[in-house]
Amino acid sequence: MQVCPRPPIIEMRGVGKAFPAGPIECHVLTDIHLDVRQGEFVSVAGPSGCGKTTLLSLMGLLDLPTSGELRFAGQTVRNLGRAERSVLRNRHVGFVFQAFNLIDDLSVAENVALPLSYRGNMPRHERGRRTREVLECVGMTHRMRHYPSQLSGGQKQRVAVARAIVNDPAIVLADEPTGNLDVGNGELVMALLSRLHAEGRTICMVTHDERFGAMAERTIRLLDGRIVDESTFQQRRSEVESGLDEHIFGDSLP
Ligand SMILES: Nc1ncnc2c1ncn2[C@@H]1O[C@H](COP(=O)(O)OP(=O)(O)OP(=O)(O)O)[C@@H](O)[C@H]1O
Repeated sequence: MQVCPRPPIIEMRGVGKAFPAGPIECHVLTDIHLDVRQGEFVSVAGPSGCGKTTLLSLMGLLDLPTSGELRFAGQTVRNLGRAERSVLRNRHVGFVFQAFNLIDDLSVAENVALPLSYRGNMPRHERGRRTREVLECVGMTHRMRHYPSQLSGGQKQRVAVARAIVNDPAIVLADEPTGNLDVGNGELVMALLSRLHAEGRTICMVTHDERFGAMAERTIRLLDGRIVDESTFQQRRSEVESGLDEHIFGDSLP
């Protein structure tokens, strides 16, 4: 039986991104060809400054490519105005940042409900129900009325994850989501992202942490703005297993 591949949410064909740098242009991304399919968990790795955040910004429609073709949920992004991109982004993309990016003057519940307020048609009681539901999902209902300054880093990131999924987005983009957390809290946030993925969500995560990156189904490596390597979870596992075989059995295997 042939399995139909899941449709892509993100399609990049020869995408490039350059920023003006005085009289010249600084090419940050070059000739990126990449599909992210519905329900995939992709991690993006690479040294500092290689363009990981820039790539995520393009995926999340925060910025536009300067060359090539980017399609989001089947729509060519080049043809969309700023307002249309903003509607698409608010509807279909959830962001999780290294620095949490919660609003200090708003309570936990208000922070999480914020993306819903841009959807004018949602009744107040429904917003409250949805906010509680996602806070339950990250185990933070007991802190609903607290403010970000009253939370630990791990708790802030759990609230940020709740905010990212409150609109039931097609894709969650996480930029170094464990970068400001200790190991234990990092693992908690990763367990949360893995659970979201197991529930069918699409996740694309930038991380420096090889261990967390390896939890993704597919890892993309960037170097100087180009994709230089791609490996799937299965490939990485069989590499580890063949390494183990070599270690244990040496050359005696056929
Ligand atoms: N708005 C901008 N204007 C000019 N240059 C930019 C802009 N945004 C990013 N850059 C440059 O693009 C390059 C890649 O930046 P980016 O943040 O994407 O890298 P990164 O791989 O995420 O790095 P890190 O791991 O350190 O966060 C850097 O040299 C950066 O200075």
